[in-house]
Amino acid sequence: MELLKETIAKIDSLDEKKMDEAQARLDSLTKPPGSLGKLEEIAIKLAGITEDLFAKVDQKVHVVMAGDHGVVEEGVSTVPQAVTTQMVYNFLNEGAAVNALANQVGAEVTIVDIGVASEIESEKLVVKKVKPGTNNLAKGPAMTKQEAIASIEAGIEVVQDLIDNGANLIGTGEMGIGNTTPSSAILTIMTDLSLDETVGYGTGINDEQLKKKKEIIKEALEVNQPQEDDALDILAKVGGLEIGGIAGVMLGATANQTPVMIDGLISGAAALIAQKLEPQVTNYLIPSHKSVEPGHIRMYELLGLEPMLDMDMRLGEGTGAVLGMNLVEAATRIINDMATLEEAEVEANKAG
Ligand SMILES: O=C(O)c1ccc[n+]([C@@H]2O[C@H](COP(=O)([O-])O)[C@@H](O)[C@H]2O)c1
Ligand SMILES: Cc1cc2nc[nH]c2cc1C
Repeated sequence: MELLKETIAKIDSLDEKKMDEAQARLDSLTKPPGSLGKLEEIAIKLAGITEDLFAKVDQKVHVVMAGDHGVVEEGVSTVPQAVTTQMVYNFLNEGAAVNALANQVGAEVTIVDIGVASEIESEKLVVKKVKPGTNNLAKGPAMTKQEAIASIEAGIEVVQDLIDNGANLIGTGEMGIGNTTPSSAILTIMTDLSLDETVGYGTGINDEQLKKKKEIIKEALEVNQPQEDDALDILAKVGGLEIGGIAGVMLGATANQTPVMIDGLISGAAALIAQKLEPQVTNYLIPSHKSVEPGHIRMYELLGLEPMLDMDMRLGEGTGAVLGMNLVEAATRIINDMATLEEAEVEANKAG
């Protein structure tokens, strides 16, 4: 608990002065004020986060947190639990969608085993296993409060190491068969939304399975009685070791004044947990895409953020987050590379 407390204590508000300076610089560039829309908003936000008007995102690192879910035994997913392990090997062999998209934007990929059910042997894997999968949340708590804290602290340690090695933009992603169930459960607990609004098809279940998935979440809430104002209680009761891990990455990045990308439904659920632990965290989060999952846009509303992209994606892994890194880099290029109106005038006068 100490590391979590220390991390939260380090979190500060954005640098408003630097944001005003960024606004003034953007308004002085060779374009009508505000004409680059959300790119300008990102540039201003980056200045506030990093306290640097000319922030760069030239060391992008994407973190994929992998974990398994006891609730899979209820038939809430299309594929068996073993697919989590298979995909971890695929990430390590650079064959997954997130590897392809991360390569395109020049991001390194770090794979973390925070709770995969099997033992995976690889020098490339960061092993922070809290336990080999959560318990079935429909039958009782997914994990203990200590395990929930350990998952968050593992995420804090992972991101601290990356930032100490120079990372200046962090992506968040995950792999965990069954993990849309805890993610939708977290959103349901934190809102008055109906299960029709919070629960979706995940990997592609049919209508009958969707009905079952909603019943399982309803059962989980009745059995566990999570305290809606207590993020650690919510995380422990309905779980997601990778959700805790990502929340830790978000808190740790925030404490280090480093921007961090949100991905889809699961990363969104982690952001809600992090926000409940420390509301300032949302200032450091950069939205990416809107997932097909119905609950995702509701999460953005709770976070006070708007997705930049709507690509009909629902893969996870952080594919939306790495895609969004392209736009963050674009924002830094605007503020770093464009000429001011004054500079352009001088050049024009010289020429003729
Ligand atoms: O990111 C999303 O919005 C998203 C939406 C649907 C599915 N996923 C991915 O699919 C897996 C979870 O789906 P499910 O049906 O097993 O709960 C998990 O590995 C996620 O990465 C991810
Ligand atoms: C193949 C496959 C890849 C994934 N990546 C994230 N979730 C996934 C689920 C499946 C089934």
